[in-house]
Amino acid sequence: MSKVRIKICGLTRNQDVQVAVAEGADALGFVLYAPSPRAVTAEQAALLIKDSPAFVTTVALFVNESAEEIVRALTVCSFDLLQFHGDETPQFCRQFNRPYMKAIRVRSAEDIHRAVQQYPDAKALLLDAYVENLPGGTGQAFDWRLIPELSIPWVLAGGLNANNVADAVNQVQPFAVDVSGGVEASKGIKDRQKIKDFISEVRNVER
Ligand SMILES: O=C(O)c1ccccc1N[C@@H]1O[C@H](COP(=O)(O)O)[C@@H](O)[C@H]1O
Repeated sequence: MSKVRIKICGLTRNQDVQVAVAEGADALGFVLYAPSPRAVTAEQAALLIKDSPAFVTTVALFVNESAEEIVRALTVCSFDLLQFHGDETPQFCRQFNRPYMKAIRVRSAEDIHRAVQQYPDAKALLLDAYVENLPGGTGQAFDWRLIPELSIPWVLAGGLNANNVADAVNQVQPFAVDVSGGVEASKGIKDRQKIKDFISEVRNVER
């Protein structure tokens, strides 16, 4: 099995960024969506990633944000990748000349097939649980059996934690896994041991 990338999302504190990097996370996610309990501003994210090493991808998560605000955020903080978690169209996602990932809240295999057609230039699709009226970060998993064979890289998200991530990776073999709530002590506050356990579960499956 090839290496499964690991993204730790919803980082709000410097010490949590350092732990994620030290434990071997491949990507760090920052929620630029004010209603989220994990929200940070672009200015805060810039401070948080100031000392993050090269070869660790920094990701900005937006939910139906205006183009003007995204452009502003990108002038404040040089994120490597954009994650769109709302109803953004492909035209909207691609206008920033930055690699992007589109999150899909999965209810059926058809949702995923449609997204593959719709977002051909996305670097990856992120598959998350569908929970009515909530864009993401719900801590809910979805039925992984809905995931078809896909021709583009995809990221498994939604309700992952150290207890289920090995099963998930074994069952569906994603390009990457993304976790937020499953490695938290409370919303927005990460737990060192949970991050460590999560990453080691993924790495153990790969052996
Ligand atoms: O984390 C949030 O608060 C959030 C808010 C709005 C959209 C997405 C959000 N988080 C992303 O949701 C998935 C799953 O999170 P969880 O592991 O189930 O808590 C993940 O990609 C988060 O980055």
